Amino acid sequence: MSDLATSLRAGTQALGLELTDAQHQQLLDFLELLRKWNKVYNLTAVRDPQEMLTHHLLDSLAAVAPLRRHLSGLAGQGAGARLLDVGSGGGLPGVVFAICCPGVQVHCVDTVAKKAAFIQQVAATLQLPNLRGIHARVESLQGPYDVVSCRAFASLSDFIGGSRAAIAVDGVWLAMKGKHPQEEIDALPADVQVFHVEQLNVPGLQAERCIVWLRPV
Ligand SMILES: C[S@@+](CC[C@H](N)C(=O)[O-])C[C@H]1O[C@@H](n2cnc3c(N)ncnc32)[C@H](O)[C@@H]1O
Repeated sequence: MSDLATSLRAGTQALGLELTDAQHQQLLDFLELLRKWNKVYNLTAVRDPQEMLTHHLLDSLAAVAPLRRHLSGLAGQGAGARLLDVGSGGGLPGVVFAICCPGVQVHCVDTVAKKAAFIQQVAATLQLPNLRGIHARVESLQGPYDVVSCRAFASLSDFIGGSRAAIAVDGVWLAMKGKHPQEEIDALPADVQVFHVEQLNVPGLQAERCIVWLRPV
């Protein structure tokens, strides 16, 4: 097993994530595509594969168990649920969600055409029928999406404001953040409720991470 494969296995085990061998392989293949196409598509400033594994893959994988828990509370265990990943860039966390939650339809939206094209290429190469790249501004999307996620996108207010029209009435926002963003939470409009701020531990990353869960009210 390669060093990357070993590190990935150790990471998913530390996160307590149940993933098949095929899903582990898809995650490694995604990492390889990110590395290979990074120069062409300008997808991430992180270049070293081990660093990509920790900072991007494991960081995104840390949100999978919380997402699965949320989906399990939906009708039909969330089968057929629709998720929009806003400002997905190279597919983080959208591609990781599509690999780990094959029953969920994942749309990754980005304003940069080549980034959306990269997601389409990942969907074809990794044979992920539940993954789609959309070239658009999030503000132009209608939805309805059951979950709207983002990572390293914008302030909570801008994220919520931009994706308002896309979220289902009973949908939730899943915002991946670093430190508990109290100032951003304080700046939110009254028609949004933060119902949980969930701390995350990313294996191999000594940094604060959390998910801010929100819903329209
Ligand atoms: C800092 S990158 C984050 C990429 C990825 N989520 C990650 O964690 O690596 C932010 C992305 O948001 C995209 N973006 C900015 N404004 C947007 C908008 N209004 N609608 C959709 N995408 C947008 C940018 O093109 C960029 O790819």
